[in-house]
Amino acid sequence: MDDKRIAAEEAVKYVKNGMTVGLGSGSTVDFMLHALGKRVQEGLQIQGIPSSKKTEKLAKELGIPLVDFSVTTHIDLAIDGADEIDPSLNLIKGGGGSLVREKVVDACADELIIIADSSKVVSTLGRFPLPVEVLTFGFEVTAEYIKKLGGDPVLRRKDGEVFISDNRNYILDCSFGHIDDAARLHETLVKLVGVVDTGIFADMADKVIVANKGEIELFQKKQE
Ligand SMILES: O=C(CO)[C@H](O)[C@H](O)COP(=O)(O)O
Repeated sequence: MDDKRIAAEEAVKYVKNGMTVGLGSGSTVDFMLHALGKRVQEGLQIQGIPSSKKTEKLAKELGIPLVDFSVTTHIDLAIDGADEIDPSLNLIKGGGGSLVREKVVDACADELIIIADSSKVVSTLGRFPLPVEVLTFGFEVTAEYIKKLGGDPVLRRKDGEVFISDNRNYILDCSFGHIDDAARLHETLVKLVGVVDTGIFADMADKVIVANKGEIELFQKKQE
């Protein structure tokens, strides 16, 4: 079976009756939604808060009850994917372009579980170009600033068209090479004019479930 699916199905075991569940985005999360939808059909009572329009659509098709932040701002558990995961469980996310909403959903969860196959585990972040969501207005200016920081920004395109996020913004994919201090890079980037947020999720994940050739590996945040 696909390792993404194996990790996703393992994570769904952590969902309990009555929970409000943050629903991440991406192909690994899609497997999770199918497994969660099955449990809902079997009687599990939960409500989900989706982190993208794509996730919202699939969750609805699978019969997962949804709420939004006008109903509750408390999330018991969020389950999301990642593009890179380092040994301290810092992440790069946003390969699917949903990083801003994912960060809002993941940040207000009591617990964040990341699901991935083993290809996402790296010793240092940065092989995957860092997605940075920026305002369309003056994005060229923002790109210049990112260039000065050594980021080599590329305006994301999909199917030949400039990619537009769910928030009607652009994504700049920025290759910084190896990122030694992810939190610091994020802090620097979010201060630039036009930057909405970055795909660095530093110190947010509580658990990472990785499937490697069918075997589950569980990584947990170190307690301070
Ligand atoms: O951050 C994300 C979307 O913005 C995804 O979680 C990330 O890109 C992983 O995707 P996949 O599960 O398809 O490999």
